[in-house]
Amino acid sequence: MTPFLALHAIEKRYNSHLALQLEEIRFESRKIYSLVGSNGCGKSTLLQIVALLLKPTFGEMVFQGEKVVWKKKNLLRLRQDITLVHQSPYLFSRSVHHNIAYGLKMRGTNSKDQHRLIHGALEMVGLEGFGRRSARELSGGEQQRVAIARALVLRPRLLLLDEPTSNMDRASIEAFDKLLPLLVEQGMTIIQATHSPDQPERLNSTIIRMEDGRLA
Ligand SMILES: Nc1ncnc2c1ncn2[C@@H]1O[C@H](COP(=O)(O)OP(=O)(O)OP(=O)(O)O)[C@@H](O)[C@H]1O
Repeated sequence: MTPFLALHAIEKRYNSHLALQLEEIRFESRKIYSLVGSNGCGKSTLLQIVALLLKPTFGEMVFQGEKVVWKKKNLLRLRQDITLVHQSPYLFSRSVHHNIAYGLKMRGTNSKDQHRLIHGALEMVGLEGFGRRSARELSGGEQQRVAIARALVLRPRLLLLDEPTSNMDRASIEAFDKLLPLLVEQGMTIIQATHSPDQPERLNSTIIRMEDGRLA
């Protein structure tokens, strides 16, 4: 069966530094994957490549049966199905609602649907009633949850999360642990990078261990 996403012989060099060297990784749809490994082992680099934001130096990716061709028009189309939530997300100094609506406006979603989707996403991340708050004035954990809501409204097939719980308190992490399986039920595939020692198992995720840019 064709995997949802496959990486073949991917290498990424930053100048002469070899940051990533992976032989073969296959991801099935509707599953949760956790990338684990120490600082600098290549987790964020891998997420950025999978998000089609960073071109590998060598190698091939096949996403939903289609070989990725690194041409702008092609990438823009494929990126419609993929969203990466960065570890320290950039939020505009506007309201939470404005921040989440941004991507929807870019896609031409009408304002009634924007409101419905934003309301639902804020509820999912436990930030009901935060729409009018100024995004930059929120705590680090709340900002991370706004960034997740911003990703959710776009309903990606592939959701990539770079250390999503790093700023979250215990209650938020518990809510987040319940949210991910719900998203999988709705059809999403999730790949997260995490330093949490127990969360990958709690989520029953497939663990991908990395070491010095390779699979451990
Ligand atoms: N833009 C860049 N230019 C040069 N080197 C980089 C760049 N981005 C990452 N690196 C290097 O590539 C390697 C992998 O970095 P990466 O950020 O992917 O690791 P990571 O596993 O996500 O680390 P962490 O757990 O600290 O977030 C590191 O040695 C890092 O210094």
